[in-house]
Amino acid sequence: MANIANRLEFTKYQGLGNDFILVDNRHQTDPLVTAEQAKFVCDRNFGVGGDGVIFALPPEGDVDYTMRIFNSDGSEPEMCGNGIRCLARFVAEKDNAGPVTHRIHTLAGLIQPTLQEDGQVCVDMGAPILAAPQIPTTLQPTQGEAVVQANLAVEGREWLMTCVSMGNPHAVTFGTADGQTIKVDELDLAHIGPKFEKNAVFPARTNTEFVEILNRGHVRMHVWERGAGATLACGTGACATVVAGVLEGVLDRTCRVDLPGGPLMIEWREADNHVYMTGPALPVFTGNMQLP
Ligand SMILES: N[C@@H](CCC[C@H](N)C(=O)O)C(=O)O
Repeated sequence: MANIANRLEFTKYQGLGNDFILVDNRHQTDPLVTAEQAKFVCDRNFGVGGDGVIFALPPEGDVDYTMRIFNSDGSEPEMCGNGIRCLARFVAEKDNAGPVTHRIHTLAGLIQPTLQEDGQVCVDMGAPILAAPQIPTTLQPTQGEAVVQANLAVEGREWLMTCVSMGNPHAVTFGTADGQTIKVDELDLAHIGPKFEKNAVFPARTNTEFVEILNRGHVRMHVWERGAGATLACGTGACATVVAGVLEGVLDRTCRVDLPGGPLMIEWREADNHVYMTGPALPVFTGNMQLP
């Protein structure tokens, strides 16, 4: 419960350093924080500090509850992989529930995290969307409806982009058309990231994953997120990376993705076409803050 005299009660969580302010909003359908206020709450100097604000809202349809999220720039994405692991633990702890599967409605449809005995959270992230108009991107499809290794000119280089939606849009690159592979430590993300995020070929902007392959089952990935910039991890981005790697024929369906904040295990299961993500979600502190 929250918002006595405009004070917001929250718990801060992080999943591999991707950090969120979580709000138990299950008593009313309107989020207790507006998009404009979310920018202030996420500010690392003037607010709590975080990559986004996430709400547990009343259920819509045959689910346990609904998730909504604002990025730190106030925009509203459809899904957040690290965030939904944090949300499942947050709600389970509020309700004193044990290991259990949650059915959560999101703007990307039904997402189902399972709290495991070992403390990790395994999330059924649903099926990836590959058709260009639904991602959305205006890059021309190269494999059926899918955009796989399409050329995109950014900063004088032709990057090979594979586009995947996990409910939210992702553009994944393993290298450039002249055969240069990505070395994640050499990237100037703050400089090149926005040039992908706001590129005209991505009408809803995009998250961008830069991926260095260690072997077919292990990669390093750095991300520039739509609406949040460089973050320490991106769950939907790790899922999109493995889907893109399989489509390009360079990764196995089960793959470890090392992010700056730590590893995620990803499986794109052939049996049901769903992507499964396993990783941690940890509380940092509980507090309350004055909303502007
Ligand atoms: N960090 C998240 C993704 C959050 C949303 C993203 N910035 C967007 O706008 O699509 C994750 O872990 O998936």
